[in-house]
Amino acid sequence: MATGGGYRNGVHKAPNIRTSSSFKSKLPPSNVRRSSSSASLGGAAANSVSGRVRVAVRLRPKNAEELVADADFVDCVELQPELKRLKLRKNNWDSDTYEFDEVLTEFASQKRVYESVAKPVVEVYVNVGKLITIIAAWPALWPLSVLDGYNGTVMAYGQTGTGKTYTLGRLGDEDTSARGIMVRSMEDILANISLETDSISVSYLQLYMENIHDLLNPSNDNISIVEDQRTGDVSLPGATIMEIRDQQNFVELLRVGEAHRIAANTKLNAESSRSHALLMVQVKRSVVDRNFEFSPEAQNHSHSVGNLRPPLLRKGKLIVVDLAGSERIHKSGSEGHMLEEAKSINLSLSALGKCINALAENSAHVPVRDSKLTRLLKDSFGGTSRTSLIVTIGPSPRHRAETAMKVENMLKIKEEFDYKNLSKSLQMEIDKLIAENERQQKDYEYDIERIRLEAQKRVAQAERNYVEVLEEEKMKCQMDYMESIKKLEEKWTVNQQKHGINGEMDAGNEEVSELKTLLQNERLLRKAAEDEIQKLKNQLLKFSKIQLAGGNADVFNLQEVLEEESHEKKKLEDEVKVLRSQLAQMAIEANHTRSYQDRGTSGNPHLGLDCPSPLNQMRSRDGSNGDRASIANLHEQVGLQKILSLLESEDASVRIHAVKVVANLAAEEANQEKIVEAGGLTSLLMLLRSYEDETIRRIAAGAIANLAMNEANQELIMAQGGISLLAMTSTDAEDPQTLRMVAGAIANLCGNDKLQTRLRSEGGIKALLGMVRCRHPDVLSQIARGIANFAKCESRASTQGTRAKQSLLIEDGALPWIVQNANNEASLIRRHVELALCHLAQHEVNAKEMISGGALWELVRISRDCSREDIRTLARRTLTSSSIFQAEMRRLRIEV
Ligand SMILES: Nc1ncnc2c1ncn2[C@@H]1O[C@H](COP(=O)(O)OP(=O)(O)OP(=O)(O)O)[C@@H](O)[C@H]1O
Repeated sequence: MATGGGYRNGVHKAPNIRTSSSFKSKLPPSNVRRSSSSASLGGAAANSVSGRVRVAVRLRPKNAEELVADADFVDCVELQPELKRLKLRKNNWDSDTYEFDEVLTEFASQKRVYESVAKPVVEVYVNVGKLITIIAAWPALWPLSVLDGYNGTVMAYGQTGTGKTYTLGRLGDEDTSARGIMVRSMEDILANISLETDSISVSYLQLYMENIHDLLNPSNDNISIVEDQRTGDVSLPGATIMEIRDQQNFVELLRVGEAHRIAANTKLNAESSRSHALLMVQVKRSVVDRNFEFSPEAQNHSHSVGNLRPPLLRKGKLIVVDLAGSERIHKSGSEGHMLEEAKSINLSLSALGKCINALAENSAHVPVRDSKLTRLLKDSFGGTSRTSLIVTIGPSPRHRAETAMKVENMLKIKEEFDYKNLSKSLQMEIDKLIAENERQQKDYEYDIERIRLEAQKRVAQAERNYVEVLEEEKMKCQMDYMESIKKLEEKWTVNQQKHGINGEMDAGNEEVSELKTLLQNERLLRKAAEDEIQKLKNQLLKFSKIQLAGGNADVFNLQEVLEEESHEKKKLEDEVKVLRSQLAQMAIEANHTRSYQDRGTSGNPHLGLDCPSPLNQMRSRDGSNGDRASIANLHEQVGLQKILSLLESEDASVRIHAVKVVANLAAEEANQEKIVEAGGLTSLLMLLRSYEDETIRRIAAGAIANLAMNEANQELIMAQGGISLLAMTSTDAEDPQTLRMVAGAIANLCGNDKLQTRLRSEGGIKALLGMVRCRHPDVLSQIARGIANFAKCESRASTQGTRAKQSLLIEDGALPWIVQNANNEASLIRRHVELALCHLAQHEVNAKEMISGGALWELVRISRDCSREDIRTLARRTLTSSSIFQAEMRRLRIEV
């Protein structure tokens, strides 16, 4: 504030003492004395504090010419740095005294100039949370620096040749201590940010005659200014913006800009001091909220993956302005271009003054549009921005008037900055701060939304990855499992060929260790997946904490997603358990192979012609030694349901192995009920129906045959159309082993008293008889067993009086085959057929047919020659008890 007169509206009332600190304006009037020659400022000098506007004065040393030319003159400039005063001698008895925030003598180093003029604008840190306390306590200490995300301006103003460029733009190529404010500012910025997360960009412009020229690209010579209505930010879309990567890179830009400035001024026939040069430095910083930064939560937080805490984006702008001088506007004789140029400079400087004035008075209208300079600086002075002004002066008494004018102009600007009404301005600043906070809040909300969406995307992606990885792993395990079983089978076959080769043992061991590795891999994968889930949970939890405060429903959506995801994880873990069981089964199989090797292939307890289960024979051929304990183990570990589900696998090899496992299980009486309950019978019948594959049908039929040993299952097989399916298979199949299984299954059904009629009506007997086309003794043996079973049931029914009619076997044409094979050389076939004949013969109603079919001769032979005494006796008793046979034998003169 001016203490000795006003500078309002650009009117200079020539005060002879000016104070330049806003705080001095608060001093009681008694502390401020006006003097025509020496100013007494009382305690004011001690109050050199850094306010929002600092004004410094710098005296250039005399150059060689001045040393000579001014040798006879008394110095017109007197500096009192300790009192922060500048005295300009008017004449021998009078001088004006001005007070500044900083008085820099001709001996002040560039470093000192930077630290007192520019550094407070560039680099002051503060904890934002304490801002309000600071405002209340000491408004002038507002720490709104560029690195804290605020805008700031450093302006140099002075007569041509007084050292503005030296102060601002020296590059310090030869002598680093000579580096000016621009270079040092950038050094400070670069030292305080990280180019990984932050960015710096630079534009360099010249404003001449209300035209903006791009000093980084001279072809851009009419750049327009754009203001963001919402944020108030000023930008120059047409200007070149260069990203700064390092100091070297920046110095190069300055060099290029300076060269273009000289060239442009030559072209425009202007002196450099007749144009304003502006260097704009944009700093964008990602900063973590410090309250968060030191929280335990943040301490544990990993920055690499999914930092859900939204970084605050702080944008600060530093503008370094080399202001044009206005010395000529007061001189008479300016005309033409010079006059226009002078007017233009005057316009921009007075517009700057007016704007500052309006801001000071909290006026609704701030006339920034009056000049391009004020439009450019709009978001960088006043309000929350810091401003530093440096007035450069020369020592020459010849330029005293110009110097005085410059100093006063600058102090006027300064005073306008330092608001007259402190409470009013404070209120205004608070309003601005609130607006700024609101703006930041909006940006913050926008960032939160963006990050929330990002997090959602990441969660979804992680879920997909998780499912994919597990699915892949599951498939891989299944394939490996099947592959291993195949290998085991191959080894088994090889081993069968080379009984007792010890090398197999080692292979078995290798297999087990391979399986262990697989299992280990699977565990690691599962662990990784669990970690990923846990991580996502943590992230979502943190995120939901942020969002909960705002009651954002999306958080709940995310929680739902998380729950679903956990559910999915549980399912996948169950899958993993199954896979692990399968791996365990592989280990069992490997052990199993080894133990088989240990025992050698000396014998199989389940092989034997008397064994009623055709599957037991099949198992020896299919590579299992009948170690039922291991199968039972598999059943327990893998789960029957899982095994049955593999029957429907798309992969044929999976189906084959699954059906083998089921068939092995079905060979155990203890498992049969469980298999049927779990739907295994239906699945096996399905396999007969749907698959052309001979192996599958063979094994499925074998399993059905085993299940058909149980009476309750026999009814179920019938109820589910099993006879038709078996009959169909018997017609299609060529492989004797398949036919053996089918015949075995039907043979078992033939032994059920209750199913006789239905079995016959659904083609069971015809199917049996059809299979005689295959002359394989194993098949014939099962056919004979079936016929014997059937005949036995019929004979039982006739004995009980529930059947009076002729045998269905005879009706279906079985008799000729029976007679033909009654003396088959294979003892097992022979024995079944002999029994069948005896049973048929027991029912009188069959006798005639049997006699005409030649069965009587066979019965007689059996009664005489059969190696088994019980059958011999049965045949004899049958023949003697039948009156028809007796009559025929008498006719034929046969005796038994
Ligand atoms: N503090 C200083 N110490 C030593 N030499 C200086 C100092 N200030 C300026 N000079 C020298 O004075 C001369 C003029 O300085 P400079 O070009 O920086 O002035 P200017 O105000 O930018 O002039 P113009 O407005 O014409 O561009 C230069 O030779 C410069 O090296």
